[in-house]
Amino acid sequence: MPTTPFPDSTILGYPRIGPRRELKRALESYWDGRSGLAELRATGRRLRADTWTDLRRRGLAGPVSNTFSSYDQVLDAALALGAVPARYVRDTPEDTVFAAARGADGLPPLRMTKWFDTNYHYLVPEIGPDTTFRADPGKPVAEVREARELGIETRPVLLGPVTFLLLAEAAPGAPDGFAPLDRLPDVLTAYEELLGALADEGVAWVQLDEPALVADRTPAELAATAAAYERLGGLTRRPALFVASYFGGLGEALPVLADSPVEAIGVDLVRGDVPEALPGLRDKVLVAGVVSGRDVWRTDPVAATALLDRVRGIAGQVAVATSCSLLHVPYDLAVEPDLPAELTGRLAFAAQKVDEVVALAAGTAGSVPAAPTPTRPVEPPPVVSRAPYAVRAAAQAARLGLPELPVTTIGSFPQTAELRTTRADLAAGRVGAAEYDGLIRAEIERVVRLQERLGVDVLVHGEPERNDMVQYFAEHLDGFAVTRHGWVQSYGSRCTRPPILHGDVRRAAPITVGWSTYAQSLTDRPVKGMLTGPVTIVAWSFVRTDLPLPAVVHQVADAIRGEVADLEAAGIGIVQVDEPALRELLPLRGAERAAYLDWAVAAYRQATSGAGDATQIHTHLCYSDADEILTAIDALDADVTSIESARSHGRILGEPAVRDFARGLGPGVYDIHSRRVPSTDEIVAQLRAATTALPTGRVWVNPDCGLKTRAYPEVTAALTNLVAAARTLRAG
Ligand code: MET
Ligand SMILES: [Zn+2]
Repeated sequence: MPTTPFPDSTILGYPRIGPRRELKRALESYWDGRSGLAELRATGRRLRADTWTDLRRRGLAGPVSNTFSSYDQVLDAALALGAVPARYVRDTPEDTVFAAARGADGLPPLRMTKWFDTNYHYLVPEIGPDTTFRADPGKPVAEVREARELGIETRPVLLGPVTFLLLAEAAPGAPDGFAPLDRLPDVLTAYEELLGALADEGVAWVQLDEPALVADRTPAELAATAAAYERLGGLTRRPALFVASYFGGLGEALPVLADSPVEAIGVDLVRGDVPEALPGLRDKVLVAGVVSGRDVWRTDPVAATALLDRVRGIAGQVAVATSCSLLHVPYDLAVEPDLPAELTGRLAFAAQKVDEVVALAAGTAGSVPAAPTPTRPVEPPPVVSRAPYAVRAAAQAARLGLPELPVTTIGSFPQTAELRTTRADLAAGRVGAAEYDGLIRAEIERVVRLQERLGVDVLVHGEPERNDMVQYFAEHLDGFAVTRHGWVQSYGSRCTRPPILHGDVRRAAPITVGWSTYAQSLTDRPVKGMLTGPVTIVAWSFVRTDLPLPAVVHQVADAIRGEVADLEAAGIGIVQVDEPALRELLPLRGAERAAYLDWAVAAYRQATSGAGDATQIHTHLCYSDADEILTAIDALDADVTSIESARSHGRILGEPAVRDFARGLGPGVYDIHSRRVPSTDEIVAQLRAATTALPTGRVWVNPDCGLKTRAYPEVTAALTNLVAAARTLRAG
């Protein structure tokens, strides 16, 4: 085993989509057949080389490799273990990855879900009792060699065996009671081969990512972790092992790793506590994550140095690192000339965070300007309640006069190429504000007329003015800044540009009222006002960390409350406040969940509880797994809730908590993630299941989510069938 010391400054990973989203463009061009594999590979090679040379130029002692991915690092791990289901395997690794990630030849893709509590999505590996594992070290070895050609020695990063299996789901047809973790011994054989191949390559250190260890783990899972690292540590032909944890504290998993033969342990000191002193840590390297990989703020050097001093006493050596991969932050602040100087001084993107790690290791970190003192109240007011649901329901029924099983949509209608061009033209000054306004109004009219023609009961204006449901509000509220190039990978080639919430949040003027009242002026049917909820706005932004999240979210909730009041005053009878990110922020540790749900629910109620009895408040959640938080959804006290259900095949309707759900519920009956148009019969069957679980009078008919990613022909066909299905059931 080599004894190369661990570098004193390192990062756990780096963005890979490209500073100008070069990888996105290369991928989409390859998928569309506009370019070949050679071009795609050349783009990847260039991006990796640029990253490594930049890290060297910044003076980082421990650069990493195998953090590049042409789609997703979890899928890459399945490929390196030879465990991608055979139905997806193609001639090249890239085509195998794309088939599994995007589907191919009529095959649906692997399931995709959120990576811990981030907005990144990974592909869920399928592991069964018969899955074969065959190590394929091709990609990590190739990246190590590529960096060496530049004279740069890297530490390859692999997803660790325990996290890989805990994130996997049982393959279809696996017997009841089978868990992917049952396959640990076989997976470890493949890891042994991977480690052997890296040792043969002369690799000194390898990083094994085990973020699953920061969530609650059963004794059996902890025992499996101990066994795994006992076995890998016992190998004679292997690099030194660095097990990285992140997104929280290790808790009970810390002594397990401390007692194992691994040489280095990574701890997240931004989100987790300083680990307890353990005898096993004395001869290990502690890789101290003191520079946050989850936000865009500069690190306070005084606090970080104090943390480093505290951990120095408990470990043999301490290295300075980021708290997790920098995948979750934008590339470089230096390309953002439009941000206010006062704000720029407080920010750090990936490149600046590397500089911070280097400076902290060298003891040369400078000082950071303080965040502004809030000028608005940050103390959330006590939770106020609306009148009891029964009272509201009666007032709303009298006002709205809706039929049984009302049909509605979730808000957005297809974002056509013309709409995107119109917005780009406005930004570039090619169309003026008045012309833009006219074009958006024409689109709203088209969407309203279409819904009337199809027989939809509660209409929407279609959200044509919004690029993104969070960014649109951020652009119209004080206290937020938006970046030019601050893209963060969400999945595959998809990126988002999270706004930065940096000051007091304030709504200077109504934001949506003009569009909603215009839509309402065109029709006698009710038009729903459409707002993004406070929890989702903070979840999908980079928010200030000098104040507690409940204080920050309260200011946002107050702004949304003002907008609800203005919509109401303008005569809008139904207002939907979307909270698709409610589930995403749920803490990884069970013990912290109740407190989170308390403030999240309070923020939602602050935003919506000013509405009068006759104003119907809707909410919308998607991304499945709503069953885990149904009680909290009930506590939101919205009159009507729409949830994703079609994509998860109505699983939610089988939940006992659904029966206790005391308000209107619209389990989605059209999976908008697919091009498929559900037939009327299929929708009728789904609605029958819903009216069995719930009183018919409380069931709504709607798609799983907004329609903005779909095309008009599919949407028109699907909504026609939704209306037909509702009418069939109404007729008895
Ligand atoms: C991700 S949830 C989206 C809700 C939004 N109102 C839409 O329809 O697009
Ligand atoms: Zn949605």
